[in-house]
Amino acid sequence: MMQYISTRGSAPTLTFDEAMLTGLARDGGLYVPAEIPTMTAEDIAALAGLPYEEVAFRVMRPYLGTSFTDDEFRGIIERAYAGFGHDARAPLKQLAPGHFLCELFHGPTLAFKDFAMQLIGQLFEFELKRRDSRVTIVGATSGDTGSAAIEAFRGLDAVDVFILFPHGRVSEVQRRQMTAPSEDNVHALALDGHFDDCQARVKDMFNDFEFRDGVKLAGVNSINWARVLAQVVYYFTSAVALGAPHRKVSFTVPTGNFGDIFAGYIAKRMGLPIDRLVVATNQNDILHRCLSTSEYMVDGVIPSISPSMDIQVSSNFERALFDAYGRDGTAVAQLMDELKAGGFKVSQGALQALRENFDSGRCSEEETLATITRTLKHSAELLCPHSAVGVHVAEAHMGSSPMVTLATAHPAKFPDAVEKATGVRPGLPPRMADLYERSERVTRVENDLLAIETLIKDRIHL
Ligand SMILES: Cc1ncc(COP(=O)(O)O)c(C=O)c1O
Ligand SMILES: N[C@@H](CCOP(=O)(O)O)C(=O)O
Repeated sequence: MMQYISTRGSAPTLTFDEAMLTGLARDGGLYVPAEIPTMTAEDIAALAGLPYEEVAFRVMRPYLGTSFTDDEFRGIIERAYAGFGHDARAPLKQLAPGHFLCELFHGPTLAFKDFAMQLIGQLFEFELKRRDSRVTIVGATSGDTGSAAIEAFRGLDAVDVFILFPHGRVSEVQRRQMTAPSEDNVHALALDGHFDDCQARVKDMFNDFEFRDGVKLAGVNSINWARVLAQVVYYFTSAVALGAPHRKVSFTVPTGNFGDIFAGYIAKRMGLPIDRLVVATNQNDILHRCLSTSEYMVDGVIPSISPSMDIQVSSNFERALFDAYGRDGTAVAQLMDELKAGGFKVSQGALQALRENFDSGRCSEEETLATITRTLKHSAELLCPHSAVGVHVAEAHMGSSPMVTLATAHPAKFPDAVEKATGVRPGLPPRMADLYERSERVTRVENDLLAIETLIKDRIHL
C-alpha cells in the first residue's frame, strides 16, 4: 500500500489521491512517499526508445497505489501531453562535447511547469468527478507556475483557481498568460510584495483550518507531491537517451523552490544512475550558500533577469532536509520554526548527507547575459535567462559523465534579457501570437491574509 507522510511527522498518513487533494500537510509539512519505489537496471534499460507517455506511466505508476487504475492513469497521461508542441515532449539537444540541454518548454505555457501542471489538471478533474466534489486552488507564483496552473484548470467546473503573483516582478508574457484567460473560475491576483510573500500567504491559508476547510482548499505549487512526481519522468528519458543504466549521467538544474532538482533526487533514489545533481542559482543564492556553508539565512529577495528564481524561502528544501536528517520530522519542524525567525544552521551530519547528492553554483546577472550570448554563438541555441544560469553553472561542473542542463523556459517568455544579450528578440510560437493584443483581467491585493481570504470567499462558486 503506497502511503504518504509529512516532513514534520505529525499529520495523518495519506494515500496518493488524498495527498494530491490535500496539498500542505495539516502540521505545516510537505507530503513525501513513506517509501521510494525502485526500478532495476533491467526496468530502466527497457525504457530506451519508448514514447514519453509510456516512460511516464512506468516511472509514476508505483506511486499511485490503488488511487487510479492502469487504464485510468494511461488515459490521464495521454490527455496531459497531447497539447505539447514537440513529439519527444522533452527533447535533448547537444550544446558541446558531453553537455546536453533538455528542452522543457514545449508545453502550452512554454515552461517546464506544464509537465506537471497538465498532468495534475487531468488528475484533479478525474478525481473530483469521481468524488462529485469541488475545490478551491490557491497558488503562489514567480511567473511560471501561475500561468501553467491557469492554463491547466481554466474552465473546469469543479475548481476555482486563485494565483498570487508579485506585482511588477514577473515578465510581461508571464503576466499576460495569467491575466488574458477569460474563464470566470481563474483569478490572477497581483500582490504587493515578492514571491516569498505570495508563498507565505498560501501556506498561511493552509494553516488557517477554518478557512481551509470552509473553501475546500487545494494547492498546485510543488507543495503538492504530484507536481514533483511528474517532473521525475524527464530525468529518466534524458538519462536513458544518454546511456543509462549502463552509464551515469549528471544534471544541472536552474533552481528556486527546489522542486525540479528534488525530482532528480527522487529519480536517483529510484535507481537511475545519476552522478551529480547540481543546484544552479541566480543572485538569490541562498541554496548555494547553504550547501557551501551550512547556514540557511534569509536576507531579502533581489529582483533579477531570471525572475522565476527570485526566491529565498525554498519550499522543497524541506523535503531534502527531511531525508538528510534521517526522516526526523521533529528536527525538521524545529528548523522550520527557526526559519520563521530568519534562518537556521544545518547540522554537520545532515550537510554531509546533502552534499553526497547535491553540488551547487551561482550565476551573476552579467554571467547570465554572457552565457546567453556565448551559447547562441557557439551552439546556435537561444537560452532563456533561467536556462542560462543552469548552463553557466554546469560548465563549471563538467566531469566524466555526460551533463544535462534543464532548459526550463522558452526564451520568448523573457524577450528583454534575451534581446539585450544577443540582439535577437525571440517571438512567441504562432499558437499564442495574439497574447499581446488580448485584454487583461487582474486584481491588485495587499499582502494581507484576511483581505485575500475575504476576496476568495466572495468569488468562489462553492
Ligand atoms: C523558468 C524556471 N526555471 C527554474 C525554476 C526553478 O524551479 P524550482 O522552483 O523547481 O527550483 C522556475 C520556478 O520554479 C522557473 O519558472
Ligand atoms: N518559480 C516558480 C515558483 C513556484 O514554484 P513551485 O514549483 O513551488 O510551484 C514559479 O514560476 O511560479
